[in-house]
Amino acid sequence: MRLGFLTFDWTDFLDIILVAVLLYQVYYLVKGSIAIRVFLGYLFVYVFYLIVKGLGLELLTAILQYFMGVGAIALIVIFQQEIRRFLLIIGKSTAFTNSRFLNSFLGTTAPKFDYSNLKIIVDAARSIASDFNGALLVIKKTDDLEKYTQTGEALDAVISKPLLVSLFNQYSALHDGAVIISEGRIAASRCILPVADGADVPSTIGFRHRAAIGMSETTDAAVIVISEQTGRISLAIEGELFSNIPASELELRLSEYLNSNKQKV
Ligand SMILES: Nc1ncnc2c1ncn2[C@@H]1O[C@H](COP(=O)(O)OP(=O)(O)OP(=O)(O)O)[C@@H](O)[C@H]1O
Repeated sequence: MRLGFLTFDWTDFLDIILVAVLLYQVYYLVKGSIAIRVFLGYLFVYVFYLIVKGLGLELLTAILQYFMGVGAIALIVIFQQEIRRFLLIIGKSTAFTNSRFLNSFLGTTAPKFDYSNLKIIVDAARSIASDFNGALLVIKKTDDLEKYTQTGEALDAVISKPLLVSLFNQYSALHDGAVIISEGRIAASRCILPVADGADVPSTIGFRHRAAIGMSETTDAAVIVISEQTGRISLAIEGELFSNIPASELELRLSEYLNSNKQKV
């Protein structure tokens, strides 16, 4: 197909659509953050470089080319969080990685979560909330949580309501940070979780809740967060915080999520 002096075929259309989708995804990831200015600045220099190159100004082209090369490395450093999120989205959303066959091949199929343990955890959450003690409870799905477990005190204890309640008692030496539950055991307490700092996180949200969102963004774990101030129970799953949910609903949501193989973006 001819369009003025340009010739187009279907691969050019595909190329334009894919570039548009890519640019939109990059824009979506950086919008609202300081990174958008860097992104636009780099885009501006790139367009300028193309014009200079088209005009045949060789010296300026060479300087800009060098600048773009160094700039690309600087961009990777500046955008490391965004790049990570972008790759995670791709990795989690492709039908390929959601396929049952591949999951079982990679060993990432969610093992069935013991229902009695879930009941104990939800019961404990209810009790902690009614005492107005703050809590962060991470429940492993398939992703390895060892890195986070190592930041706290190793426990490797049987899941029990009295233990969970006393761990989050404000007078307990282990009440700070998060408890991680992995493979049907309380793996550790006082663990430090990654904090969500994206522009989409409301500024009114405190650090406990940010840590819950951050952990659920970084891994596929489910995170129960209990507010010390309000006694409200919330649940963070895959970067989304479901606030103030009743204990009965908590149990249902957890069991649905932990026993499903589907990974939502
Ligand atoms: N990155 C983190 N990893 C683990 N625990 C954290 C992290 N950040 C904060 N916390 C926990 O959250 C507590 C502070 O909570 P903060 O009051 O800032 O948050 P909040 O979301 O407003 O919660 P609350 O409603 O309970 O006050 C800390 O004492 C600590 O136990």
